Amino acid sequence: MALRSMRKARECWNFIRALHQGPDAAPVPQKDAVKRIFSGIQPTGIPHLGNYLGAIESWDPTILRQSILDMTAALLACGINPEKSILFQQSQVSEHTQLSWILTCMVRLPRLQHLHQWKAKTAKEKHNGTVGLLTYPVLQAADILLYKSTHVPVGEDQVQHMELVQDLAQSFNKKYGEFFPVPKSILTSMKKVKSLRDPSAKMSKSDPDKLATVRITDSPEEIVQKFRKAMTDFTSEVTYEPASRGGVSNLVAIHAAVAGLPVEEVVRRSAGMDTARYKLVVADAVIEKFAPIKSEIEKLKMNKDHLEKVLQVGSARAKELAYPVCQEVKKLVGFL
Ligand SMILES: Nc1ncnc2c1ncn2[C@@H]1O[C@H](COP(=O)(O)OC(=O)[C@@H](N)Cc2c[nH]c3ccccc23)[C@@H](O)[C@H]1O
Repeated sequence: MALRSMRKARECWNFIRALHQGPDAAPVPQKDAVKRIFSGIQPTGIPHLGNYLGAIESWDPTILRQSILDMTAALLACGINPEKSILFQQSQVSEHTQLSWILTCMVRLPRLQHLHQWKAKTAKEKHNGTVGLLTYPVLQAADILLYKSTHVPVGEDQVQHMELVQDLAQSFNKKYGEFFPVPKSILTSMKKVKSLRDPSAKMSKSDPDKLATVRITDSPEEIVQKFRKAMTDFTSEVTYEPASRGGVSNLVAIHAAVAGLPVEEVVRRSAGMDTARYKLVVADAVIEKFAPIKSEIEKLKMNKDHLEKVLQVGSARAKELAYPVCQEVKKLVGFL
């Protein structure tokens, strides 16, 4: 079982999506011919705006088990279709940790110690981070490479981890012959949704300031309250100037993304409005976007058997893809 020994017990939650081919097709994507898209999210809470638009503090196992099902419900409600994508629980596919060990032997300690997330998280934990936390990005590399993924949709905070994945794929190929595609990150225009309370920081599930993060299951009242309290500046006009007006620009970017409009159009439509009123307009747009997702989550959560079945089927399909790749890797390195 891949238990992610980060500050909280984190099992990683992954879904993979094979485009232009069914999961039964050849698992080795040809250069530029086939895209295989892979991504992941930790089931440590309800996804927030950042996760949506753009992922062991002695966690009780019962809570973790429940969070896994809640995250499944949330991902399905957000539109992940298990007929098209393979939605699965990483810890059900043991090949992830097997490949991770092989990759761990190919990376030098300082490479991991210099990663921003390790530095930031371990600083918060008074430099008492576990080895699991340190090697977590290698497990993430195994998640991606195990499916010979070509594209990985992530937020900006994962770019450095993606560089490690690319380096590991290249080093492996150099040593054992061309085997892994070098996967590319897919960054959307919302690659970094900022905290509503501090536009210099990213919106994060673990932010201690509850007003900083909008969860997709928040009630309309909570959403209004969070946007009302969002940090802006002393200029009342609505403009998009991310470098000098981070707060209001974050609101404009969120508004444009949830309304499916270009930023310029959103700014044009808010001409003459002051930021106080504009915050309520953005809150309304977010409420409208999340309403159907929220009700779908509630519906799905009532059917635990269905959620468990989706995961069971997904994990079996993922295993079918992972097993032969892992066997090939073992042959290449001499384990078999
Ligand atoms: N404020 C934000 N703005 C924009 N995007 C954001 C914001 N906050 C989070 N994200 C993105 O959401 C995804 C899931 O976040 P996690 O922290 O669970 O994400 C994580 O902790 C990963 N280690 C999970 C993982 C494990 N294996 C993988 C393989 C491929 C891709 C991802 C993974 C991520 O894409 C993250 O970049």
